[in-house]
Order: sequence, then C-alpha cells, then structure tokens
Amino acid sequence: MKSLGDRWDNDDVRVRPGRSSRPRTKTRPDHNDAVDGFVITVDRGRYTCLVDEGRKSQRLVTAMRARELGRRGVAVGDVVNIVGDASGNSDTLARIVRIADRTSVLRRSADDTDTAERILVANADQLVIVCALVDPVPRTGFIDRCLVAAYAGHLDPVLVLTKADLADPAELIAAYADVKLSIQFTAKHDDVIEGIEDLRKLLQHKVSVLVGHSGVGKSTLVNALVPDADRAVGGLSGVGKGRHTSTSALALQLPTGGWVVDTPGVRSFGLAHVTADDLLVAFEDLLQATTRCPPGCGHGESESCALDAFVASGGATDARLTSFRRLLSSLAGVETDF
Ligand SMILES: Nc1nc2c(ncn2[C@@H]2O[C@H](COP(=O)(O)OP(=O)(O)OP(=O)(O)O)[C@@H](O)[C@H]2O)c(=O)[nH]1
Ligand SMILES: [Zn+2]
Repeated sequence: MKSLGDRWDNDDVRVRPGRSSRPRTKTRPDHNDAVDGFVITVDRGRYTCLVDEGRKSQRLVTAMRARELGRRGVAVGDVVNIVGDASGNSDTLARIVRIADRTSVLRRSADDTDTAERILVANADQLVIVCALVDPVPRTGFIDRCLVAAYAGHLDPVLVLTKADLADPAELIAAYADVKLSIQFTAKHDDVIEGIEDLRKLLQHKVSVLVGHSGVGKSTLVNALVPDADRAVGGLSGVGKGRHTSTSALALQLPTGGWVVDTPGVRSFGLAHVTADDLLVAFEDLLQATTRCPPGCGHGESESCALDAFVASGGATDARLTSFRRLLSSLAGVETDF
C-alpha cells in the first residue's frame, strides 16, 4: 500500500480561519479512531477496502460513504479513513469519512457528452494498454484515446503488445515512435508466456491499471501475474474474482509488490473533460511555442496555430506535431469504433 503521509485531503485545512490557530467552529469530528484503508473494488455503493495494520492484522472491510464526504466520489485505488465497525467481520459495515489526496486520476464518463466526471481509478502510476497484434486487429483509435486519458490523468502509459508470436509489431511500433510511451511484448507458446518477466519488473511496486478489448489476452496476463486471481482479492482469499459480479475495477495485489487493477467491461474513456492544453503536458517540446498561439487556439491543423511555424523553423520535429495532432483529434466527437 502507498504510504499515507500527509496525503489527507485539505478540506479540513480550508475550514480553518486565517491566522487564528483554532477553528471557530468544529465542522467535523476528529475521527481519531479511524483506520486507513485502500479501496480495492466498488459494488453498488459498497466499498471493499484492504486494511493493513502490519503483522497485527490485514483484513478486508466493507464500507459505505459517510454523509460528510458530500459529493466527493470514492474510487478504486483511493486511500481512505474508515470509522465504525472496521473489524472486517461478516455483516459489518464501516464508514468512509475521508479520502486522501490523489496522485493521479483515471477518469471515465459514460460518453463524451456526459460531463459528469466519473473516476475509474485513483492513484494509479501506470496505464497498461493491452493490445493484441492480431486477433483482434489492433485499433489505434483506442490506443490513442487511452494515451490521452493517461497523459491527462498523470499516469505513465505502457503499451503491451500481445500475440507477438503471431504477427510482426513493426507497423504498430512505428505509429507510436514519436510519443512518450513504453512498449512491451508478450507471446504465448502453450502455457509459457514470453515477456512476462519484463512486465512483472515494470509493474513491481506500482499501481497499474490494465485496459484492453475482449480477446486481446488481458486475462492471460492477469492470471500469469497474479496466481489465484480468481480466488484471491487484495492478497486475501475468500473474496474472489469469481464472486465479483460488478463491472467495477478490481485491484489485485502482485506477489512481488504493487497492484494491478483489472477493468472488466471498460472499452473506452470519456475524454470530455480533456483540453488541448492538458494533452500538451506530454509534449513538452511543443509546449513553449504555444505561448505564441492566438488566444483560445485549439492547436489544430486548420488554425493559425504557432506550432506549424515552430516546426518549420526546426523547433520540434514534424513527427511530434503529427502525433500530437493525431491524439488531439481523438478529443473531437464521440468515437464509437470500439
Ligand atoms: N498466440 C497467442 N495467443 C494468446 C496470447 N495471449 C492470449 N492468447 C489467447 O487469446 C485468447 C484470448 O485470451 P484472454 O486472455 O482470454 O483474453 P482477454 O483479453 O482476457 O479476453 P476476455 O476474457 O474476453 O476479456 C485465448 O485463447 C488465449 O489463449 C499470445 O500472446 N499469443
Ligand atoms: Zn496553437
């Protein structure tokens, strides 16, 4: 689990008046008895949290949101404060009273016109895009949208190309040569999965979200990475994937440390909240030139965007601008191709 440190949300701090050292009114209980939990899955308003008190006790606690959270959503990957009956005994229900500040947010909205931002996973370090080289055919539109979601949410993207035993990856690699992305390969020969060790190393001690279409081999990877994934959740047996019927994300503890978050049923990301400027964080080489863009520039091809002159004068490569604009185009409209 991540260290909690000073990550607790600052709402408490904000209610304190200026210079006075004490709050005039106490707006919240202290919850001195709260325990820390890590949200591993959500099902119909019930949050399954791993409470890890070291050797003393590691247990799964079911909790609901406390009213004092207001409209703030709790997501898989959140580190939370839990009060009430946090024994983890069956038929107990604890309450989540605080959410720690998030280091990253992977958002999902129902579609691109749905501006209510739904958080799919909080605090993930990496977004692992699982894509088969063949069967099903790779869809670059999907990969592009995943990349945009990762960059905008402050996750590092990793592209895992599966079925490398069946097709040549050259074309796909070329398409992503000019974007910030790490690429891994896996292949399957009978029950042996080539490349799994490299992937294991990449995931170690990190929180990684796995996304991919049906048939790409995501389950094959999860099962290789997390033996007993079907039965063990959060490193504890008893609450198994078999019993996990919702389409919520599900965090599985890696034997080597770290977590993989499986996302059954996730086929796309809503990108309604992402702007061209959000995407520029992954294109630092282009960023500086945009100060010369006209106000409100969307940095698209047909606009009087300063990026064209910047590239023409050798400030950045044409390939980088082309890649940027390709990713940018995935923000436009609703893509239904996946
Ligand atoms: N040749 C080859 N086959 C693979 C590879 N990885 C997975 N497969 C096969 O592809 C099929 C789909 O793999 P799954 O792991 O079930 O795919 P998935 O992405 O989890 O798909 P869903 O379970 O439908 O979500 C299975 O028959 C696997 O054995 C690979 O690297 N090479
Ligand atoms: Zn511009």
